[in-house]
Amino acid sequence: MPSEDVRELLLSRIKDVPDYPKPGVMFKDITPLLADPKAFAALTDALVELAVRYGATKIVGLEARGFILAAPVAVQAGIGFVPVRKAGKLPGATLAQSYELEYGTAEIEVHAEDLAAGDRVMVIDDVLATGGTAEASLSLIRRAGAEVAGVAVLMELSFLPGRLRLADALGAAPLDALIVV
Ligand SMILES: O=P(O)(O)OC[C@H]1O[C@H](OP(=O)(O)OP(=O)(O)O)[C@H](O)[C@@H]1O
Ligand SMILES: Nc1ncnc2[nH]cnc12
Repeated sequence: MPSEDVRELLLSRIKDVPDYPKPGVMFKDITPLLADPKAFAALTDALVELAVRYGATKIVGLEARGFILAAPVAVQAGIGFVPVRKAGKLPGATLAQSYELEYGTAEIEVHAEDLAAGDRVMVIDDVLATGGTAEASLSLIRRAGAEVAGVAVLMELSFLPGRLRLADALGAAPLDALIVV
């Protein structure tokens, strides 16, 4: 896990935006972190360290902010990147998984041929909130026949039950949050 100094650097580059995208939500804006090359590199290094610890052979990034974080990790770790996209964006044969949001439902997809038995998959996203998106991604990975090596997020919102919601789907796989608020 990153040092206290690195965690403080990362936290200092995440901006709280009240009442976005709707009243009552405190939005965690990571764009200042992405704009700071030292912070972005430190974040990438911390996630690569986890990828090595997990023994990951594939990196899954969750659209859209997860893509930004996951892609440099895949390159630096020297393993493949697989996008999990919101429904309707992938041209090939897909596996789809719908999931509950706070209000209503959503659906994500992965190209079926991108994951297979023998793959150990690390999931990367920026924020773990209710856990719905991450939970659905774990279903896709397992349905593709691959193994979940671990889930890593930049920030876990501990006032929401994401970790609890993910517990069953994780099984023995770890969930690591670089920052918990
Ligand atoms: O734990 P959950 O309640 O599922 O929420 C977390 C998800 O919500 C955000 O994505 P969003 O769907 O807003 O999409 P974006 O990355 O395209 O902005 C965030 O990037 C996570 O993927
Ligand atoms: N509060 C929040 N900030 C940023 N991304 C989120 N995704 C879900 N909840 C979020």
